[in-house]
Amino acid sequence: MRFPLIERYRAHLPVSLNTPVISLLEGSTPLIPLKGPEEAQRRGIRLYAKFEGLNPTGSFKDRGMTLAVSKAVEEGAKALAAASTGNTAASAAAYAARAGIRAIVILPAGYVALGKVAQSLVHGARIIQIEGNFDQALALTKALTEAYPVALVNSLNPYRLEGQKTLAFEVVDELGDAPQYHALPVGNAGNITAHWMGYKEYHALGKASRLPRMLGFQAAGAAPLVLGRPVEKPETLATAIRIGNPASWQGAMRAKEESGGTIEAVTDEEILLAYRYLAQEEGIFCEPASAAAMAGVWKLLREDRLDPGSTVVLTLTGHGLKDPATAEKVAKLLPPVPASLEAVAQAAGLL
Ligand SMILES: Cc1ncc(COP(=O)(O)O)c(/C=C/C(=O)C(=O)O)c1O
Repeated sequence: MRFPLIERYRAHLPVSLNTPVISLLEGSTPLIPLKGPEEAQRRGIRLYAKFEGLNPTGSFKDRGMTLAVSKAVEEGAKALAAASTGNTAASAAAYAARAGIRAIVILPAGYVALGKVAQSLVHGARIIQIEGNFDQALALTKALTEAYPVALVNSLNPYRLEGQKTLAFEVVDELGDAPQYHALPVGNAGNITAHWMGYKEYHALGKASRLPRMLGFQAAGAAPLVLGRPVEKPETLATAIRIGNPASWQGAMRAKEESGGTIEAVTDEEILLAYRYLAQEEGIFCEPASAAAMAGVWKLLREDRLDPGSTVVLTLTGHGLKDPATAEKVAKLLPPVPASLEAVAQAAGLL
C-alpha cells in the first residue's frame, strides 16, 4: 500500500490543511540490498540501492514535484514552467496534468533522452527546445516566470527540495539509522542539498544517531563542483547531469563540507561500466546519470577509502528505460535468424 508522499511525511513538510495534495503515490521506493563488487564484499561493506526509477514518472523528481505543484495550486497557479535535462520536465508534465494546469518545459535541443521527451509529449506539456544547453534553458525559465504569471518548479523552488529531502527520511525509517555514506550523482545539485537537509532534520529529531558522509559524483566532462568553476560547455553521455553551472552550488558545498564527504568526477567509461554492472550483475536498470553513483563508490572502493564494515546507500535517480539509446552502448542486438529450432538453438549458443 503506497501513500501520497505528502501524507507520509506531512509533519515534516510546509503544508497545511489548505494545501491540495496533488499526488501519483510517489515515494516509498525500494531500498535494494546489492551483492556489491568484490572490493566491497572483501571489506564487509554493505551497499544498498535506493531505486528512484520506481517513482510514478521514473525518477526522484516526483518527490519534489508533488510538493511544488501542490503548493503552486494552493497559491492559485494556472501554469508552471521548468527548464530540464528531461526528468524534471517529465515529472512537471505529469503532475501538471494531474492538477489540471498547464506545463511549459524548456529543453536543450538534442540533449534530452528519448523516453523523457516522450513523457513530456504524452502528458501534453508545451515543449520548447532551445538552441543552447541546460544552463541557458534555466536562465530563460527564470526570466519567463518573473515576467509572466507562471510558477517556476525547478529546484530553485524551495518546495522541490522540501519534497526531495524525504528520501533521507525513508532510508533512516527503513535501516533504523543513517548509513555511514550516501552516494548520488550531482548535476544541478538540488538532490544532494535535499538529501543533506533530510538527514540533518532526522538527526536533530533524534531519529538517526549519525549523519552520513555525502558522496557526490559528477561526470568528468561536466564537473563544475570538482573544478571549482562553471563549465562553459559541459559534455557527457549522462545527459541528465550535463550541467555546467549548478543552481544549488552552495547547497552542494555545504553537504560536502558539513558531512565530511566529497564531490568527485567519474568518466563516461566508468559510468558505462557501472551502468552495465548494475543491470547485468544486480538486475537493476537505471539510467546513465544514476550509474555515476555506482561508478563513484567503485572508485572509492578501489582506492580503499571507505571504512570496512560500513553501510553505503546509493541513490539510483532514474529508470534505464528513460534512455533506451544508451542501452545499445553496452549490448548489441544480434541480426534476426530463420524461425527454426536449429537456428534458434544455434543463436542461443546451445548447439
Ligand atoms: C536521473 C538524474 N540523476 C541525477 C540528476 C541530478 O540531480 P540534481 O543534482 O538535483 O540536478 C538528474 C537531474 C535532472 C535535471 O536536472 C532535470 O531533469 O532537469 C537526473 O534526472
